[in-house]
Amino acid sequence: MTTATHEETLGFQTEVKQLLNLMIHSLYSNREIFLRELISNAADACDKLRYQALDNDALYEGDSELRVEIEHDSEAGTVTLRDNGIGMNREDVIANLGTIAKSGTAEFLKQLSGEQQKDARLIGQFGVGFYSGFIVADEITVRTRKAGDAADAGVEWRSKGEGEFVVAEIEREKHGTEIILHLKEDAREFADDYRLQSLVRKYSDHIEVPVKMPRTEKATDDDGNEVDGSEVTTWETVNEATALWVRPKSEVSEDEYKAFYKHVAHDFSDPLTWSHNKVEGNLEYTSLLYVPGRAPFDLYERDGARGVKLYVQRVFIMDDAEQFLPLYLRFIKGVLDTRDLSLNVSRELLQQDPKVEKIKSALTKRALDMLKKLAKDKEAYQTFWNTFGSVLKEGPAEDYANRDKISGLLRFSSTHTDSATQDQSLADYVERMKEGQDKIYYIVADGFNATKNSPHLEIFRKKGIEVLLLHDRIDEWLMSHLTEFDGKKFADVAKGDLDLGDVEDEDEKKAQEETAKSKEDLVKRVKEALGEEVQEVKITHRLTDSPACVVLPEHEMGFQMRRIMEAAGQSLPEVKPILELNPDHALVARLEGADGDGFGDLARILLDQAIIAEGGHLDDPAAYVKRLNALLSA
Ligand SMILES: Nc1ncnc2c1ncn2[C@@H]1O[C@H](COP(=O)(O)OP(=O)(O)OP(=O)(O)O)[C@@H](O)[C@H]1O
Repeated sequence: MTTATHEETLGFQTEVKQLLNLMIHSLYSNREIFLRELISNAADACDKLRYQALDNDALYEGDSELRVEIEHDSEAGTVTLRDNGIGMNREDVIANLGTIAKSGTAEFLKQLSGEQQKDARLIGQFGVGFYSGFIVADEITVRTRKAGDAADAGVEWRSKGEGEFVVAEIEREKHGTEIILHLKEDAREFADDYRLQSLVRKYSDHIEVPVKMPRTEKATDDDGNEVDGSEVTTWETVNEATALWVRPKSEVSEDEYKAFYKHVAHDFSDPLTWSHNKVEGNLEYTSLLYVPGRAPFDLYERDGARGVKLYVQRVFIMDDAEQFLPLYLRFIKGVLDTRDLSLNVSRELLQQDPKVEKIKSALTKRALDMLKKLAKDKEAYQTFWNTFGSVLKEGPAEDYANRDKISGLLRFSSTHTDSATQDQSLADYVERMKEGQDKIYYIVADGFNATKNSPHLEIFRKKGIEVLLLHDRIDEWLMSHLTEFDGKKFADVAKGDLDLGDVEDEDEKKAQEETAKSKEDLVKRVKEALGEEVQEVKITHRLTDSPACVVLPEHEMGFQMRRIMEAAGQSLPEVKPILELNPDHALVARLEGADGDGFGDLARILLDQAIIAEGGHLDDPAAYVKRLNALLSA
């Protein structure tokens, strides 16, 4: 019997309390996952010990056969999980089983609504780990000792999951961790051999560490009767216990791939797709990459977890090895096992090893190919795009070499569908280009409606030329790194001179020139009236319904990007717009006929309206309203 000393009662961090509460209620219908989570932790602990023992064999303390054991006692209503992995000391226990160290936890908890289904989904995305034990247990006891520490450095942790836990020092002969779940009355079904075995197979077949359960047999006498007192217990391995990625593809079922994903990615839901490759030759590695079905809560956190689980010759080295994939593929999860790195590689060494760059570039190609394949399934790809599209849009800026591949994977809204759903590829666009059209036209603005209803699109709509409607925050940044696709250049319809290429014939161009000439006087007067407010005034043929619009010179930073940078506190040199007037519009005709203050006010109103239509802000909105009201009541 162990005697506990130095007992200390501590409170859970507030976040843990909230999480426990919500988890117990929202995961009720999925409670068997506790076993997967605890086995997963035990297997990770074994992996960690194996890694640390690489240069210190003594840590095994003579017991190098790593394993997880599961026992139950149906009378007492307990299930016990035991591992001979790395174990924990007092500090570890308090930090790991009393707090949630993940960044963004508080943020995450704010999103929870109290609605069971929705919260279950969110909690799944967060990964509940150890605490999931409390879905089935009303008390949990953990006994553990860190490998290499003295026997009297054992720790016991007990809690009813209600806000407090107790830690105490104990004698513990063996290193590793033992977790005893005291099952709730209505969860006693789990203290059952058959139930536990089938759950282990369902969730943990792919884990390399053997998961063992005891089997007790009695000897029988000559008549076939069991002999009392002859019980012999053997520990049988219940799971397959081979690392999944080592097995040939043809022998791994879809369900096994999915179950493995949940283990590596700490996700509850299925992945969208995966790609499993063995490479021999110059580089030698096996990779198994997954595209998750949903975004982790920390996708946009600077220090959010990303990267693959790294193994060297099947020995686990580290989680979240982010050096093997570019940032714009940070949503990819999976495993990389290679012979090309040494077993004592560290994060620092990874940064210097030229082989890492090579593997990174190979994995990047694999990941992009996997997405290309996924794109054949429109529905699945749309789910992917809606979830991770804006991350992939960082690609062309980050990865110049793969720009073409990434461009093929992008999806946009477009005037072809006039829908906010981003589901049109550049290849689709090019296929629909009009005869004589040599550019891919796009517009960028804040929000879908601002793009869709922009006056700049009027001529394009009239002529039936498709325009991509870009309304994500990152879009202008993206477009500044994309110059062409399939040999066609991109053109921002709100910048520079309008050039529709051969879509316009010579007669049209000539007529436009003549109109511009006949309005030279008007242009001069407007320029004088607006003075410094504009850098130029022009007659345009971009517009059919609106009287005026503002455009920027071709290489100027766009309005949307300016607004983002200004909001981020950057001060930018002021840029004056070019005002373009629609010669066929009644208001422009009225302007032409006006003079004096009336002329000045109307010219100003047209400019202000054009800025508003662009999604911009007026320096003096009250003055605009005053002028407009004066005009309306005249
Ligand atoms: N059997 C174990 N042996 C050693 N350490 C453990 C064991 N179980 C849990 N831990 C420690 O406790 C920490 C917290 O575990 P927990 O399962 O809550 O979260 P996690 O495994 O880090 O992530 P996730 O929530 O995604 O599962 C682990 O990171 C590990 O350091």
